[in-house]
Amino acid sequence: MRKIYIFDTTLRDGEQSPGVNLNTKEKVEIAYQLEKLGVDRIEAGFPAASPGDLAAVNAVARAIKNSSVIGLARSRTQDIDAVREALIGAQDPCIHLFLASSPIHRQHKLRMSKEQMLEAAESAIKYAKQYFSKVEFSPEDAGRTEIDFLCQVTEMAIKAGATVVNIPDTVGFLTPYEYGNIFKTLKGNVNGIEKIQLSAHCHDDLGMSTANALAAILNGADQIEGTINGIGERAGNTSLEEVAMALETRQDFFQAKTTLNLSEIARTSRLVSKLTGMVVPGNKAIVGANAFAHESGIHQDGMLKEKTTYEIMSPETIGLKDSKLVLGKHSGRHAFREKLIDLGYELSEEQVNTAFNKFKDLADKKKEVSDEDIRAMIEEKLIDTQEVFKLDVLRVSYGNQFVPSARVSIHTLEGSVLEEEAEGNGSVDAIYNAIDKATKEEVELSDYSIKSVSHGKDAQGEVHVILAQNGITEQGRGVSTDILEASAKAYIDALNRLIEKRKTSTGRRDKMSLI
Ligand SMILES: CC(=O)SCCNC(=O)CCNC(=O)[C@H](O)C(C)(C)COP(=O)(O)OP(=O)(O)OC[C@H]1O[C@@H](n2cnc3c(N)ncnc32)[C@H](O)[C@@H]1OP(=O)(O)O
Ligand SMILES: CC(C)C(=O)C(=O)O
Ligand SMILES: [Mg+2]
Repeated sequence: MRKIYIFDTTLRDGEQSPGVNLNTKEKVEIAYQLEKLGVDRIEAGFPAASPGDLAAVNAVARAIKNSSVIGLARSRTQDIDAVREALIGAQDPCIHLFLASSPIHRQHKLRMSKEQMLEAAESAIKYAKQYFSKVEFSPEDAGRTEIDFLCQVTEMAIKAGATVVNIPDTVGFLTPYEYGNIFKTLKGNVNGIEKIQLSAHCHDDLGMSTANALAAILNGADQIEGTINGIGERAGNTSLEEVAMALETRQDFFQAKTTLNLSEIARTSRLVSKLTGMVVPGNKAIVGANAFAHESGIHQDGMLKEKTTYEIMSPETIGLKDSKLVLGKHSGRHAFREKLIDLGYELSEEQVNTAFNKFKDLADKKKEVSDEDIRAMIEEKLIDTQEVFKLDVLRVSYGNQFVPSARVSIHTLEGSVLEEEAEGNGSVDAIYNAIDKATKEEVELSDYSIKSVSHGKDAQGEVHVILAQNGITEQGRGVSTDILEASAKAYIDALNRLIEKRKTSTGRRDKMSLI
């Protein structure tokens, strides 16, 4: 199987992302992780950019033993000298020179003719070659360069001593078909092309950077340049984890592979995100939080029966523990039952169905239903109490300039409906006064506490109350996404328990069921 070399430029092109600035310590920490990941080449920075970057590249050069360390330079002697200084102490140093070759860049930016561009690049490569055995040359904006001139530039670079010629689609302009064809043309037309490695460097301006890199591989590229999480200038660079996993997953098609330690991908992604401050979108391929998460019932059912129904690669390959089945409003019974088993509940089919209906009601109110939500929902009815009273409707009126009032409608076991309205010192007090009026139970609220069951603004609130009546006390519990409803439910739950306790001499129940 053909090996594809991985050239990581997270610390150079990745650092060119607006807002990202890595200090020496951070660059070395990322470089160590890239070495663990097994990248062949690490472009550590642009030493001529600043004394700080020169020092950072030098620190990386001295720290890294198993990957080649590279510094970027314009085709100017002072930049090359800066890379020479920065790579002192490197085990396997390499310089990366560039000079734009496209008509737009030649005319407007460099103000050079084709001949001047060729001459400047040639003399820079020859100068660098005196100090480095490994020289990579990039005709910047190769993607928009006349193809015959690109062949000429590549041949010049090979003759001058370049060991790698990189073909950057600097502005992410090309389609995979066009980019692949450039490699095919260079392979077929440039003298000495077999002596060097051809490299692909793509940008994601049109969202085609990974597809372009793969097209280059299909047409003979030996090396792929890119960054972790696809960070980089503007829309970013090719995501190396995407290329690596595409080759791994579709070896049958590409007949090529990297030598990366794939199980380090997730860890590397997290570190780069943490130190650059660039958050990985949830739906990002391979490393996004949802890349191995399944929310809909039909998919979850398939996953439970056979993971390959909905996963083309396993999360373990990139160093994650497992796929996630996220419970939400699209989930079905199979996944819900599995979650109950995971959480340690053994329920009958009828109980699962009742719980599932409640879960769907909750899922309509919440984006994601957490384990804590499910526990709270199941355990809300842990003890099988006869529901003498059941809350039907609750309406609360509150304004900071007004006395709060509440209206409740309660169903009784006998089938009647009790409706009452009351005011109170606060909304909860008004609710409890209305319940007292409706049920005609005289109780004392001896404790009230509330806590959040899960996280986020839509978290469920769990209310605990203790009610006392003629020396008997009972507790009640209510859970809802609305804390006033949770308060009402907890109070009525405690009332039902009190009534049941009154009926028995011991006051103890021995019948337990989950819902
Ligand atoms: C596609 C890429 O990602 S290329 C890499 C981009 N990365 C960076 O630019 C980050 C680091 N850059 C820097 O810190 C600064 O731009 C420096 C230190 C390199 C240069 O700064 P300055 O000397 O102030 O020049 P400035 O950046 O304003 O302009 C760039 C100059 O380099 C020239 N230039 C651009 N590319 C090259 C090149 N590959 N080889 C030679 N000269 C070049 C430009 O034509 C311009 O020259 P001019 O001053 O004669 O007009
Ligand atoms: C320096 C070069 C290779 C570059 O980053 C680009 O052209 O995108
Ligand atoms: Mg680039």
